[in-house]
Amino acid sequence: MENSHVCPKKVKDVSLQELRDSLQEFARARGWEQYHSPRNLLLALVGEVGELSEIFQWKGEVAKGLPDWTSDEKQHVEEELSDVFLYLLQLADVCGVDLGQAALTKIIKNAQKYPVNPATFN
Ligand SMILES: Nc1ccn([C@H]2C[C@H](O)[C@@H](COP(=O)(O)OP(=O)(O)OP(=O)(O)O)O2)c(=O)n1
Repeated sequence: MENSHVCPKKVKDVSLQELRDSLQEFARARGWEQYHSPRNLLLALVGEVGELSEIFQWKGEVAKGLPDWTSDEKQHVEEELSDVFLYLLQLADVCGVDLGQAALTKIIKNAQKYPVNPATFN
């Protein structure tokens, strides 16, 4: 049975696998798997990136942590970031990519490509 209406306030160490399972159950329960093709999910992802961008649009530079934003604005950011993340996770899934492993591998590759320059901190 689906339990997506249960919204715990704070869950420690949410795993990507848990999120993927919830997303699969969400789509399955609604018969929406047929719509979740790679192309559709990519377009949905880009749409949500646009919605996230709209929140920042015309605000000028914004301080880290968004200290001057209202709680409504912060909640909006939280929701749009989540939409982006959840569509990205689903897109990776239908592309057969394990996003956690792929991201870890990419971080290692990035570190090899951009070695630390000790002089930077002297
Ligand atoms: N076919 C769908 C439709 C929605 N969702 C999920 C993923 C997103 O987390 C969220 C997106 O829902 P909406 O399209 O309603 O977008 P918003 O929540 O941003 O609403 P709005 O565009 O009205 O601000 O729902 C999904 O997985 N598959």
